[in-house]
Amino acid sequence: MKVCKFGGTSVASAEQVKKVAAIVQSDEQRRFVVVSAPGKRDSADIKVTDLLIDLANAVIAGEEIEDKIQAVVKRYEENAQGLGLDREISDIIEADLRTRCEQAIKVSPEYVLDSLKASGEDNNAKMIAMYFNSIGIEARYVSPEEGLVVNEPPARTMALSEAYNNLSSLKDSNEIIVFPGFFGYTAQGVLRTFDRGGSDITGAILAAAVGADIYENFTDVDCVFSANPKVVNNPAEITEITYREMRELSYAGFSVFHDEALMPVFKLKIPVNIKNTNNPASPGTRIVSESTINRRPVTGISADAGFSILYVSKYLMNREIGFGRKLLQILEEENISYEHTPSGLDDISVIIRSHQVDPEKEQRIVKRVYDELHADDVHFRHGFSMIVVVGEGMNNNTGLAARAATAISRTGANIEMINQGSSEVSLSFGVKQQFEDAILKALYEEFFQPVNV
Ligand SMILES: Nc1ncnc2c1ncn2[C@@H]1O[C@H](COP(=O)(O)OP(=O)(O)O)[C@@H](O)[C@H]1O
Ligand SMILES: N[C@@H](CC(=O)OP(=O)(O)O)C(=O)O
Repeated sequence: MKVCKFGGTSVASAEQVKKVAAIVQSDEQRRFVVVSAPGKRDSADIKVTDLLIDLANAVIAGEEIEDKIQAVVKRYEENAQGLGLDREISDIIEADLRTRCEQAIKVSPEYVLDSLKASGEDNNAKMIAMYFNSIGIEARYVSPEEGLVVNEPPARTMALSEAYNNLSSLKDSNEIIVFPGFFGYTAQGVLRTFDRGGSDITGAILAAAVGADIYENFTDVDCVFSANPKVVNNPAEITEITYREMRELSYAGFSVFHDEALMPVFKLKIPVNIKNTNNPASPGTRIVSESTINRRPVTGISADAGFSILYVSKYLMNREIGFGRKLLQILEEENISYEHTPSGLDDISVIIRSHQVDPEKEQRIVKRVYDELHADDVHFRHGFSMIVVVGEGMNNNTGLAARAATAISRTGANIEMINQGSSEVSLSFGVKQQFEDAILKALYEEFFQPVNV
């Protein structure tokens, strides 16, 4: 039994949805289809999710929304027409959007965003189920309301354990289940969306709930590449990668698969297969618990921008019991999660995602650290990227850190932070954002195209 998730690019147009249907029809094990909202048809296009966010912001600001509603409806209308569906479906979608705009604003601005964002996948799943039935694939749309229970705000949106129990009965369905990605409902029945790219998470939850043999994640590339193909020319293909490696790489920039989507399948050791909707015959990349093939020490190199550093120094910090805890507690009270905490004897840096702070919050944190921890120097620095070198083979390979640092130095960039996780499956470097691409290329050359090999 296979659960298949089709990303935004795979359902962006009628032509793409027809490919999805052919993929489902070609293998009777493909019983579950999780879909995203229509994505980009070409590089200049706008994802439906982004059109919906734009619409939601206009609703919240009390601005004119007519053009924005029409922009969304047009995307579905074109797809419905190309799939030979009755025009009525786009009228239903338009009515649904108007209802969401009117009702959600009575609840809260956050709910307007959640409700409209979720409509992208919800309406698409309904339309795709309708199309499947029109061509003889017996299919049924299932709403996440039927069991995908997530936690209450302000906690991060995560599926609760009962979600798996609730959804497990779907495995007995005789029809193909078409399930919208990207959102669930709290126990109180309130809709909540996942992070961007979160339809991957829905697919993983469903795969775990029904005990799938494999979770197929269909996208627009043949496989996961060892570096972002938009930056590195023709990067090496990864045929097999472990959950741990993929987790590290998706954390920082491998946008092809959401890092949170590994958790549900990892626990049950359900393999993930990343495949291309435009080339389904290609074997793709398998994400597995244990690697079965011998590979080079480095499997992939990723890079992600948008990090800030909170720098704190205090003479004799190393002797002060509880200093680190108190510092992290201040961040916890400000609702900030941290990524790394490299430290010296008298100083510590806390690396965070920049979107979590604004100037006001920043000032408050700096003041609190001075007042409560009596630090000598406290300041934020912004505009950093994290570069992560990942490979299961790294822990018994000497000199890798030196090679990476030398390659980075060739770009003229200063390394602001180095962190090697205790599992030794990854090595992270904090660098100024403007060097990100050059460093990625330099590291790729170092580990994948060594001159003397
Ligand atoms: N290392 C990588 N390997 C493959 N694709 C990558 C990598 N890093 C970034 N990407 C990008 O991820 C994209 C696929 O993810 P996404 O845009 O979320 O697709 P989907 O619409 O299928 O969800 C690819 O088109 C590619 O540009
Ligand atoms: N549509 C949502 C969720 C998602 O997973 O999309 P995609 O499969 O296109 O990455 C987004 O754009 O974030």
